[in-house]
Amino acid sequence: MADDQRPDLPPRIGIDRPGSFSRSVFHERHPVLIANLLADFPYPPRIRERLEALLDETLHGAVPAVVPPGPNLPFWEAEIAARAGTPWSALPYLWAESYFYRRLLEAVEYFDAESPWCGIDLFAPQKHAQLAGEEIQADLDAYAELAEKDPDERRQALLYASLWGNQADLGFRTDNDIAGQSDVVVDDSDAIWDLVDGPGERPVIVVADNAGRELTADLALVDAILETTAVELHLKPHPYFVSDATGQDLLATLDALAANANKPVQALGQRLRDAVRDETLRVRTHGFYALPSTYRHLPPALAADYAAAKLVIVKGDLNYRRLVGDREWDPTAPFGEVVGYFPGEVAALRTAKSDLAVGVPRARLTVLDTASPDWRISGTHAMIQVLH
Ligand SMILES: O=P(O)(O)OC[C@H]1O[C@](O)(CO)[C@@H](O)[C@@H]1O
Repeated sequence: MADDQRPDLPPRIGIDRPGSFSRSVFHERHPVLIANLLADFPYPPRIRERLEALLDETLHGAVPAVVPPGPNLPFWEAEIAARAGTPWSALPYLWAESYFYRRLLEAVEYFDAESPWCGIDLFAPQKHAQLAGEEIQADLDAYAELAEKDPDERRQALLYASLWGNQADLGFRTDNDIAGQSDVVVDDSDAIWDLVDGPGERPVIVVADNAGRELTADLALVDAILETTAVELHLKPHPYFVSDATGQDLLATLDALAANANKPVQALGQRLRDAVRDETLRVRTHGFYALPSTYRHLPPALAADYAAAKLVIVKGDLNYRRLVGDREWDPTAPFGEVVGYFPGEVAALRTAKSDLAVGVPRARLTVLDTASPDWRISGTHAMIQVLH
């Protein structure tokens, strides 16, 4: 089982504490999420009933002994054997959320080869709406204007765009207005560029998070890094958390770039398409990216790839939780100490959307907690943290 029982680490974040953010995800966000799915798709009664039963189970029930279908079955068989009968309210947050999304895929028959709903991305309507939206057009207009800038300024602007692109997580929007961008609480940007510009042919690995505005911004950053070194883009193997980027989303994004009226955007799309074709941009996925285990429990092959990379950039809040460990860390605990186990150089880029934070200087923390008490969950504050 994941690193649940480690006495040397702080307690795991749970979903039972009244008033906690993690509890609100289950009690407030998930009902909206299910309602959105029921509105987006003409699901037949059996799927509608399953979705409603799943929601009810997560709020009032326990983990059943049945293993939900899909890839990584041996992993889930072991996990379910250990957790069957546990009330949802007693589950660790990271595990519970990951399992919830696996059960969601089961409910909509995503892995059922005999179902017409097999392989249909349950979040596609929301993703497509964002890809066709006005905000992304504004992002791309801004991208086109960057062509005039000095190269260093340009790539730093693209790093920030990728960072703040994480704010556009569609799951986050189920019950939030779009939050303003406020503050980069920790900014290790220089360390990122030092590592990217470092000697050698080794690739930079970018572990993507959401489709839509975030993936678009990530691809613009990837294109800038490709000027220096090869890149691997790691995507989710299948839909997972709301709006998580898959191979299908990559293709849809490349098409959207190619169809954009801005010439520099079209050129970006073409460069990326060429890079995928000649594998200077390798696109990969791994079953690990859809599991509740943390990066402390990396499959050996992925750990070896990370160790061989110049830098691994992990995007988004969920990846942050998996990297740091979804635990009640002291926010002033040094990032380098907490993620020191990582097999290579790693950078985390996230807007803060869950209770977890590490590496925040104490004086800064005091100001944040006083001036913006919800800074950890509002998505208005961001972090660029590097282990090097
Ligand atoms: O898309 P991101 O940045 O990984 O954020 C996902 C976040 O949204 C939540 O699922 C809450 O809705 C968090 O639990 C999670 O950390």
